[in-house]
Amino acid sequence: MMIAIGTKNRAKVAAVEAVFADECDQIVPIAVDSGVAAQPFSDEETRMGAIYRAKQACAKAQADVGIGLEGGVVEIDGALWVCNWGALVDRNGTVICAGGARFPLPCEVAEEVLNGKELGEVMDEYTGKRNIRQKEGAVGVFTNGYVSRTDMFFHIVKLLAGQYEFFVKTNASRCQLPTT
Ligand SMILES: O=P(O)(O)OP(=O)(O)OP(=O)(O)OC[C@H]1O[C@@H](n2cnc3c(O)ncnc32)[C@H](O)[C@@H]1O
Ligand SMILES: [Mg+2]
Repeated sequence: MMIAIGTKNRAKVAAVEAVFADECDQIVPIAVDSGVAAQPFSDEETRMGAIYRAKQACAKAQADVGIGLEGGVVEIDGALWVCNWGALVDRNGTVICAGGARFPLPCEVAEEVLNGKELGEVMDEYTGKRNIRQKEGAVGVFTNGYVSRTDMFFHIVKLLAGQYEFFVKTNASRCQLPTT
C-alpha cells in the first residue's frame, strides 16, 4: 500500500510514519494546496482543508490512500482555541475524518492571529525560535512540552487508521444528516 500525505511539514509527516510505517510500502510527503485560507478560522474550514489536502495528495501521487492534516483556530466564548483535523481518503471515494486536541491561545498570541497573522509566524515571534510549526508546535509550547505537535497529530492519525480499518472490515455506513 502506498500512502501520500498532503504536506512536507515534518511534525505532520512524523505522525503518519509513526502509525503506518509497519503496514505500508511507501509513505510519500507531497506539497499540495489546502483549498482553504492559510489560517483557517473555524472547525468547518479546518476540516475542509484536511479533506482537500487528502484528496489532492492521493490524486497527485497516485497513491492508494491520501492523508490530510490541518490546523486552525476557532473562537469559543471570547477565547481563540487551536483546533486540529485529519482526513483519510482512498481511491474508492471513501472519506474518513477525525478531530483532535483543542487548547486556548494566550491573549497576546490570539490578538496577533485575529489581526491577520498566521499562528506559525506568531509562535516564532513569541518564542524567539524558528519553525516551531515543524517542531513542538504551539501545543508543545503551551503544554510545557507535555504534548508535541507530532503527538497531537499521531492521535488523529490513529483515529483515522482505526476508523478506516473498521469501515473496510464492516462496510459500516456513516451518518449524513439531512441539510436544512
Ligand atoms: O506546511 P503545512 O502542512 O501547511 O503546515 P502548517 O504548519 O502551515 O500547518 P497548517 O497549515 O495545518 O496550520 C494552519 C496555520 O496554523 C499554524 N499552526 C497550527 N498549529 C500550530 C502549532 O501547533 N504550532 C505552530 N503553528 C501552528 C500553522 O503554522 C499555520 O499558520
Ligand atoms: Mg499551512
